[in-house]
Amino acid sequence: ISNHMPTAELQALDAAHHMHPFTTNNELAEKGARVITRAKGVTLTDSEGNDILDAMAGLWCVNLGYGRPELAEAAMRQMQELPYYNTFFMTTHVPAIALSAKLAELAPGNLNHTFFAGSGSEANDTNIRMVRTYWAELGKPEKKVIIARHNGYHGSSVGSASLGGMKPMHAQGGLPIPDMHHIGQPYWYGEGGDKSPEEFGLERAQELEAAINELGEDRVAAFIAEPIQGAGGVIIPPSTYWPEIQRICEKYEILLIADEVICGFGRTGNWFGSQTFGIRPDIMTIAKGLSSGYAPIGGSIVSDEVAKVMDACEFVHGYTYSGHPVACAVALENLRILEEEKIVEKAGAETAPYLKEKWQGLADHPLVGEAVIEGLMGSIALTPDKASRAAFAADAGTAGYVVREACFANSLVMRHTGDRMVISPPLVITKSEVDTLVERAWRALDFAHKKLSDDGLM
Ligand SMILES: Cc1ncc(COP(=O)(O)O)c(CNc2cccc(C(=O)O)c2)c1O
Repeated sequence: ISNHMPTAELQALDAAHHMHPFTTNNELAEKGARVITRAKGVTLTDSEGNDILDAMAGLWCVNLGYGRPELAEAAMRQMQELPYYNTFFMTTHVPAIALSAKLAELAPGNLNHTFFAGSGSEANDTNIRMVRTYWAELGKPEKKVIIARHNGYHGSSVGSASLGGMKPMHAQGGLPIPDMHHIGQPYWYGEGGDKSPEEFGLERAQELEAAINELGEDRVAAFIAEPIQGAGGVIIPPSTYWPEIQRICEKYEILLIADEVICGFGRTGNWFGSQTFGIRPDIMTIAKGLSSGYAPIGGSIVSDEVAKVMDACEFVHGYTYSGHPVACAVALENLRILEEEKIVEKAGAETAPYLKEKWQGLADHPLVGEAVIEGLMGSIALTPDKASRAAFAADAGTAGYVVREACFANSLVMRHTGDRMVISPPLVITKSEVDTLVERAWRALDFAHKKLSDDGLM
C-alpha cells in the first residue's frame, strides 16, 4: 500500500479498516476519503495530483508550514541517539530538559514549569487532576469544580471533553464527568441580540462571578478558557471580556487556565493568546503549534506558585509519552526556526494586517454577516439576512457544509463549524497566497450563494 496505488483502491482499503475521527464512516465510505499524499509550505497535494491551499494549517497546527527538512533531520538525529526513554523514575533526558527550559523562556510571566503530554486533550486531563491536587495539598479538597464555557473546546478524552461545552460530545458517553460547570460564551454575533459587544462581553464575563457565588468559592478550583474559541468557530471575545475575567479570577481564589492549544505559538499575532488579551494564567495548555504538528506533543506550562505546591507532593499522574525525546527534539527545532526566522513577529506585524484587510473584505459578500480575525485566525458568519444576523432555516452546518465543499472544489481548505467558516493558515503564508486564499473563498461563497438560493435557503 503506497502513494502510487490508484486512489480508488486506497479509498476502499481505508473504508474497510480505518475509523475516522468526528466522521460518519459509512457516509465517507460512500464518498471516498480524499487521500493527501504530500505538502509544502501552505499547499497540500492529493493522490489525484490536485494542489490545495491549506487555510487550516492541518488542524490549526502547522504554524511553520509543511516540508521543513530541519524537523525531519532533528527527529532522525534523536531517533538514532535515544529514540525513547521515560522521565518517570528519577530519570530525564536532554530533549525534555531543553524544551522545558525553552518554554519557560518563551512563556509570559512566571510560567516556568512544564508537565508534558502527548496531546492537548491529555494536557487538559493533566490540568483537571493538577488543579484538584493543588487545592487538596493546600487543605481545600472540596475545591474541585472547574468552570468552563458552552461551545468551548478542550479535547476529546473523557475529562477534556467534559471541560468542553460541546453538547453533541456530551450526548455520547455520558459526559460531563462530575464537578464541571459551564457558563455562557462571549459570542456577540450569535447571542448578543441588541446589546453592544462591550455590554455583552461584560455580561458574559460576569457569569463567572455569578457561578462562583452560586457554587461557593470554596468549591471552585479553576476556570478554563481559550483566549479565542477556535473549534467553536473563532469566537473573538469583545474587548471588555478578558479584563473582567482576569479581575474576577484575582478577586476569588480560583486558578485560571488559558487553553493555548490553538492560540499559542504565534496564532494570534503574539507568541501566546494570553499576551494578545492581557491574560495572566496560572496554567497554560499547549500542543499543536508547539511542534507545528510534525510530532504529537502537548503540555501544561505552570506558574511558580502552582509548581511550588505541586513539587512538594508526588503527583500520581503521567503518560508513557510525557516528554517523548523525539517529539521534544522536533518541537525544539520548530521553536528554534520560529525564533531564528522571526516568523511570529513577521506574521504579527506584516502578514496579519494584510490578511485582516483582505479577510474583512469578505463581509461585502451577500452570504457573509461578519468577518472577524485576530492575528492569523479568522472566521466569517454565513447568514441569509445580514441586517438581522439570522440563522438559516436548516440544521446548523448545512450552509457551512455547502461552502466547505465549494472551497474544496476551488482548491481551498476552509473548515466550517456550524454556519461559520474558519481559517488558521500557516504563519508563513505569503501575501500572494493570502490573495489566492481570499479569491478562492470568494468564488466558493459565490457558488454556495447560488446553490443555497436554488435550495430555497436564501
Ligand atoms: C483549544 C483546544 N484545546 C485542546 C484541544 C485538544 O487537543 P488534541 O486534539 O491534541 O487532543 C484542541 C484541539 N482542537 C481540535 C482538534 C481537532 C479538530 C479541531 C477542529 O476544529 O476541527 C480542533 C483545542 O483546539
